[in-house]
Amino acid sequence: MAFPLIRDVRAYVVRGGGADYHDQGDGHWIDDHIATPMSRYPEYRQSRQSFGINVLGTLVVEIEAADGTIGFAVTTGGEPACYLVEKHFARFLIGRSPVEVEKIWDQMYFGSQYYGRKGLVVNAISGVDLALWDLLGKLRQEPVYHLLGGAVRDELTFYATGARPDLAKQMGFIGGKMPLHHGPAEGEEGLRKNIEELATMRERVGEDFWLMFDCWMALDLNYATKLAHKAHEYGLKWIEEALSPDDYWGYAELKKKAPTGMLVTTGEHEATRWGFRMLMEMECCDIIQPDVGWCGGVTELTKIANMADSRGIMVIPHGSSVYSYHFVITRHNSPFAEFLMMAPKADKVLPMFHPQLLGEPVPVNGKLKLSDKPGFGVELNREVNLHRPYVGQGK
Ligand SMILES: C[C@H](O)[C@H](O)[C@@H](O)[C@@H](O)C(=O)O
Ligand SMILES: [Mg+2]
Repeated sequence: MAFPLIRDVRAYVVRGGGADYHDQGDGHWIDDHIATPMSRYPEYRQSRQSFGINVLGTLVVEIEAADGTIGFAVTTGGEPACYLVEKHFARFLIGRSPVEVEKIWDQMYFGSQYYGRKGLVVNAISGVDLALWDLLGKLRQEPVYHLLGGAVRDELTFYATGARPDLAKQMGFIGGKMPLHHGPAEGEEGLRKNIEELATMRERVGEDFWLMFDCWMALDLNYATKLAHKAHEYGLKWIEEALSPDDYWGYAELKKKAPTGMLVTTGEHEATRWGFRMLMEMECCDIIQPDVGWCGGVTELTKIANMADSRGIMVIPHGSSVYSYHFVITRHNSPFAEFLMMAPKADKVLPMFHPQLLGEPVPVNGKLKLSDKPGFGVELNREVNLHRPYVGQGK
């Protein structure tokens, strides 16, 4: 089957809403005194926006084939990622067949390796890769999960990330992951407050509901070990991203020191097969949590997940809405998915990538059946302010 060649690649930046790394209004739970690596500076402790978590904005990539079919994807990276896509990566796509997913990924990664390998550059590569899969699905008139091997179960099951696991339980989720509010700089008092929050939640949700702590890279090994042991008493299911993503040695220690039965999870800020290989070979964690919009896209996530599968490590991708769902539904070692509660008070289910996506599916009663719509099954909302700062044509 011959496919129309790629004739254009466009990269836009959008401000506000989903995918824009927590560019939310005042008082949103996701920006309210969350422990971060910057919490050691009192002036950056109350809000993540104060140190610039939302500085980049959303990246939207569109890839257009010669017959006018457009694939698109949304991730983080904003204007700097637009530059990379338009001025560097577009040259590896224009005039090429959209079926060359593997070769295009390889050329984007190795063509930028001298300045890339992780972070923003791989966010941009991920955006292009996801847009390419969306285009392929639209050209073939099939959902991406068909192209990835087909569903291994009828529906997705979700846990919720947010400040109110008690409400998440009422909404039908299987567990609730709470943000940790106090880091090591807030001393014993902060540690006590963290444990009190967990104890209160445990009381509200009862014994069997999963409770987890998301530590967003804020801790050191000593604090994380203490927290894990104190939290064990309240049945904490997992301790997530306790340390810096570069501290593989710390994670390996934490995994050894964590109480029996408590899982150590990490990976949302890790990238590529090489980064995840390190996490796995160094026995850093029990669950890896790649974000498909940050780790290299679905092409790379497949490689990461195959490695994890052979080692019996679960892959529970971080957030990222439909881009994760189409992957999770195809994998036995991804038995459930994350849903990030974007309502300011975490009291209702809202689409994660609002307002950029139209038709974004959300869980009902903690479950979701994926539709058979082509690509990732969503449309780009053209009413949002799509700003195209660079027009590169791959040159
Ligand atoms: C709530 C957390 O601090 C992060 O904002 C969230 O993106 C994350 O780490 C997660 O696992 O969902
Ligand atoms: Mg996390």
